[in-house]
Amino acid sequence: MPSYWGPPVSEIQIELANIDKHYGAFHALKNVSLSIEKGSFVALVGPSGCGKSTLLRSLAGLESISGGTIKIAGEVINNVPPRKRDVAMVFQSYALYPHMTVAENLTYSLRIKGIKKDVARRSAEEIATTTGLTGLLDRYPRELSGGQRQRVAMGRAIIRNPKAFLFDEPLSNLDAALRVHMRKEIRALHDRLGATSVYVTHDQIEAMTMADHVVVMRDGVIEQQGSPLDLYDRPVSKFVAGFIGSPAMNFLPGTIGADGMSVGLDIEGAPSLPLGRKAEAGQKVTVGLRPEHLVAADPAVAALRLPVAVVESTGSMTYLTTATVPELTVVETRRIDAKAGDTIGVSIAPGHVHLFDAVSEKAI
Ligand SMILES: Nc1ncnc2c1ncn2[C@@H]1O[C@H](COP(=O)(O)OP(=O)(O)OP(=O)(O)O)[C@@H](O)[C@H]1O
Repeated sequence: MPSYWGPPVSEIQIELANIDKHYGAFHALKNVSLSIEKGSFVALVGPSGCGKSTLLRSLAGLESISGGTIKIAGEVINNVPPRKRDVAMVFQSYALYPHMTVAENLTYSLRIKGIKKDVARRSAEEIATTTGLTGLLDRYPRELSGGQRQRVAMGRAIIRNPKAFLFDEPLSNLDAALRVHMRKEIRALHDRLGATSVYVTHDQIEAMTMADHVVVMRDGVIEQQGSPLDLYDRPVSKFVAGFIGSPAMNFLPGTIGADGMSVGLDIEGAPSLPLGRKAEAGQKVTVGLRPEHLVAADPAVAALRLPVAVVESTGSMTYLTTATVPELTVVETRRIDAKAGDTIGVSIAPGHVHLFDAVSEKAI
């Protein structure tokens, strides 16, 4: 229904409700519920084995579910076979037919529907323009680069005009530079087509840079979902805090001070950090500090003086790893004249202290 006041009312394109999946005795998806808005780009991310591919494959119909309901465009599709679900999968392996040309690969789905050859060819030409494959229509997959093959796989999905695009780690086979390029290309295509996309990746940078909405999975459940920066700034648990962000957040043991307004790091000589809010006095916590919130400073005035174990410079950034237990990572955009064995001063940016309960690991 159109909204005449305020922002447009969002429309749910995909709805997963209470999805359970058992592989024999193994419980791979545990009561997972997720709503995906029409036109959004949603990334499912998490470590190996968390269930993200199982969730995507359940949506595509490639995996049967043990319980729950899947709706696409308002229709329950639990018992609809994969080819009738009107979703298009794009795989890491491209899954192109090697004996068919690019044009034949692109138009396969049209030709099995009986669409005439010249009409199909015109569609292939249009898709080639959209996906940057112009001039390559008569080549075979073996005559293409990895990036071009991935574009054919994308084109083959686009030509079907599906209700949703489902991506399963589509860029894993490409080298680092091409991956960075292709993620922009996929996102731009998504925007141009006004598509709804669900994208599985184990790479949190890919998820953060491509998606509007990131779903972090762990052991078959959704640990947290939200916008990329929401997850980065307000992780609900130590797990999400450690998973999102590169280099990863530093974790240190600490204890909330007697006033409840500060936290002491359980490190000799370390100062108390002001919290700017009240916590439970004496509570044992894990303190989370992002590497960019640790700032190299003059050792005479810095909060911490730490021995350096490793210095890595990329030109634009310097990564310092300390010789402490646990080790800390400091990221500097300034050029730093430090080498292994030196002692550096480190200040902690105020207002950027994350706290997690030491036992439950939930954010405080
Ligand atoms: N056919 C199967 N039979 C038994 N267990 C399975 C089967 N497929 C997947 N699993 C198990 O279910 C869990 C989730 O698998 P899934 O492939 O969804 O993980 P994932 O998060 O996509 O991991 P990865 O990034 O490694 O692909 C894993 O522990 C896996 O071993």
